[in-house]
Amino acid sequence: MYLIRLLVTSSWKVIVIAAITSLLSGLTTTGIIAIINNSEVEPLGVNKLIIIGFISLCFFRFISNILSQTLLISLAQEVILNLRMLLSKRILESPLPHLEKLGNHRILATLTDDIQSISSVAIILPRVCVNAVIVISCLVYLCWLSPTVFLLILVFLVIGIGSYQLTANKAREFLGLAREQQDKLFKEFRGITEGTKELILHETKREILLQDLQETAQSYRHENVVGMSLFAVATSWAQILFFVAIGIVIFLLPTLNNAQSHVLSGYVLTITYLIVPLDSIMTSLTTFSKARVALDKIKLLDLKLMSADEDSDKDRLSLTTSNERQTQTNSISHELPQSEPLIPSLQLQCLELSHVTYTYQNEIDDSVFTVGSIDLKFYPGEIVFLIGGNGSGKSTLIKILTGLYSPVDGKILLNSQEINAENTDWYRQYFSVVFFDFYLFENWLNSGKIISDGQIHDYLVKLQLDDKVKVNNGVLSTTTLSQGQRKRLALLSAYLEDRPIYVFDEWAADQDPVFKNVFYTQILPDLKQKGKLVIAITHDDQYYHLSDRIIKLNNGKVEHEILPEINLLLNRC
Ligand SMILES: Nc1ncnc2c1ncn2[C@@H]1O[C@H](COP(=O)(O)OP(=O)(O)OP(=O)(O)O)[C@@H](O)[C@H]1O
Repeated sequence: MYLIRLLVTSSWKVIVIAAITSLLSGLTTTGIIAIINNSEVEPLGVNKLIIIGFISLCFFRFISNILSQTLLISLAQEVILNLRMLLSKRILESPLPHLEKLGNHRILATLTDDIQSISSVAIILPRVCVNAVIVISCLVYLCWLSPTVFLLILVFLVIGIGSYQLTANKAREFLGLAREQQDKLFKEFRGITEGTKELILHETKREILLQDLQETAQSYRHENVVGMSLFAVATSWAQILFFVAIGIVIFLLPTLNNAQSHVLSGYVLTITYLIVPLDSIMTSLTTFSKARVALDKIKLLDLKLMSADEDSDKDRLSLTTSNERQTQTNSISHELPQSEPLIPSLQLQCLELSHVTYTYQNEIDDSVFTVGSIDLKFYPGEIVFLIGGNGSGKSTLIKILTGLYSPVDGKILLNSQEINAENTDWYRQYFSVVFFDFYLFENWLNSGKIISDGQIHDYLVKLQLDDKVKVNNGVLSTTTLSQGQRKRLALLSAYLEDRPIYVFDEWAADQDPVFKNVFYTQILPDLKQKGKLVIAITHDDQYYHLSDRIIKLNNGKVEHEILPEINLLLNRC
């Protein structure tokens, strides 16, 4: 099981100590029961050794129990932390088309609910471990008291566990179905959070969404109720089997083998003591099943949670202590990284797409949309406009160009070096991109560079944002601005990255005429003058003349290229 593997690999030393202390805790508990048992035969006052033994066992039980619980709790929290980090890392390592296919709702459901389900296991795991040790040591003690009673209990335990499993498997199926409904719920929740304005304005749309939501929520409730009820049936059945076993020991066994009353009370006391931890283990199995459903779901997302290269993660995770990681996590959110090793030291000479194609497969109607085959070359100090109608493939081409999509055919060459799986991440560091649906990271404005707040303020003045936004240690005072203003901040963020290639996806679309003019007549020429390659998707035909080249796409193909200075550029790579 992933969780157990993760647990074992992340902190085996803590596990060994926790296991020893759990064992001690369980053994001392059984020892206490044994002493109480014996006290019926030999009064406590008579044998001082027994009293000392009893007090010592109580003391050891107290210490070992606290130790094992705290160690296992810290271990469980370590697992949660590792799992959170691992999942987030895996998501960010997954190819973009795969994540797009999954959809944000599924990823969100996993990052929130699935991790929560798995975390629940990690939280109850310490109790389960201690209880398991108590059960095992009680069984061993029972075997020592009477092998017959032990065998009887064992037979009932096997029947109980077997029948529990059968019902639990069915219950798990229902929990799996409930989990499917949860994905749908998250999709509908996204409709509520992202389409709030439309829903408030439109009564019919609102009613349809609420109706869909109700249907999904009802299915979710139904599958969960059936699944959990089946678990309740399985647990109750296993418990009652155990009571039947006690009944046999109390009422039937004495008539069969004439057991003495003090021996009998020993069995009953031990068996009675077994009930609580066993019951607790049985109840915990529901949580384990939920976690298994969550892990199955994560597996289905194909995030390669335990892929071949996981070892490096585990090494990294186990080499850093939780405190160190805490410090790292805090510093990520509040400080700026001092260096960015992936930033290329080489300058751009030429970027080439050679017979590049990319195909979307529509899974519903099996239709395909192909971008390419595309042959293009780009050079530093160029301003290239990418134009074309809606759906002509501009954004797709940008994703191929920036290394977010891998071409299904053809190749990308940077300074004549072919881009492949090994160097894609390095290649991507050449780009600063402001996507149409950009995301503004408010505290990473200065990422990878050490630029003073004063310099950033100067840029804010140029972007006419200085009266709205202040900057302190590279962190913006606010990002609650208009869409156009937020886009200016995204531009500033890209600008500060100072990479060789700038890509803008309809950046100017929501700018006012004055600032649109600033963008085309000042910002783009400024980047060009700095030797940057600028590729901009645009529909602003009044500024087309300011580009060095215009590439027009139609239905995924380059329809034509307007190349005023192409003859000068042709032999540059
Ligand atoms: N994630 C996707 N899955 C399947 N098909 C897609 C996906 N994204 C885009 N497409 C298809 O690819 C075509 C090109 O889309 P793309 O976003 O590249 O166009 P565009 O030129 O940027 O359009 P616009 O100007 O409207 O932004 C679309 O017609 C669409 O059918």
